[in-house]
Amino acid sequence: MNADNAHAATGHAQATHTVDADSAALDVRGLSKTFGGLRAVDDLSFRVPPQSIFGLLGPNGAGKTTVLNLISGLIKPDHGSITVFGDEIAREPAHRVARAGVARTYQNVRLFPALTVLETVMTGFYQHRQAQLWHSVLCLPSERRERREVAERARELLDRVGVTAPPERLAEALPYGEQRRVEIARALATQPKVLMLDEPTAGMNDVESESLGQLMFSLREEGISLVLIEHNVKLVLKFCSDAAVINFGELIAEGDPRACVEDPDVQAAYFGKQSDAERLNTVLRVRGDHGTD
Ligand SMILES: Nc1ncnc2c1ncn2[C@@H]1O[C@H](COP(=O)(O)OP(=O)(O)OP(=O)(O)O)[C@@H](O)[C@H]1O
Repeated sequence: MNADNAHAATGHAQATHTVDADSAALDVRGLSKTFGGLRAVDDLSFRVPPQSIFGLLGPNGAGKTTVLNLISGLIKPDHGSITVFGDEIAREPAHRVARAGVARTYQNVRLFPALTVLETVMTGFYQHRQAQLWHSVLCLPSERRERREVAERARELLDRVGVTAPPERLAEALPYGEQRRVEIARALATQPKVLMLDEPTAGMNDVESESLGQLMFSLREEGISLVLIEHNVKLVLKFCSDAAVINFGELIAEGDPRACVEDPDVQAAYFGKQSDAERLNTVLRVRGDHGTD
């Protein structure tokens, strides 16, 4: 990743969004969502401090992705409030939530078929633009110039997130880990105040995961608040400043990430699921490892 491009790539974001340091980046209060008879999210409250890297943890099926879907406006809550730097977004459609400064990636990568890597990231820059359709149709010089500039910024973002594939390749043809980085670049192109990453290191090796962690650090330095769903507990302990753990849609711990992982209720939630044996072992290893490598 090219740190020199950091401010060039997202500097515009800082110019267009004013971040109020006193408000929570995200404040979730009394959030509930049922699917049929299943309470996927149950009276959930947590606060993501500004400029934090916030880990949202919990065993399989705990409700983490549902929380992200509720925040990003993909589904509507039954009850509760969600504010972004003080602005209520709980019942807003996804495009308004995006306009409020919330961007995300998906557990199962969602890229447009038939778009190249570069075009995929460029769509992020165009997301909030009031399209002047006739400019595009007539292919006016101003339109061509803007397109060149957006392409240049998209290349900078790709460089920054560590995509090495040629920008002209179809994004869907890339290896999975690389697709995840393209998706992050597209999310950054929307110039977010809050960036939510759903299992971003799935399909990445240790070196790539570490590199992603360093990227999160540098984004936080620029004022972006991050919410991270991540099963790699070691990564959470190294890179997250704050955490919340949910189980059956309810909050069971919140605060310092290490204290959360060592909390007896959290241990019980992970221990209680045979299918989470692998994750449990990771937790146990971390308990014996008080370093931060
Ligand atoms: N659209 C839906 N319809 C019905 N049930 C759903 C829907 N989405 C999620 N669920 C259920 O809600 C619960 C929470 O699911 P969710 O995907 O949010 O958990 P998760 O913590 O993200 O799990 P994982 O770590 O395995 O991704 C699960 O029981 C799931 O089956």
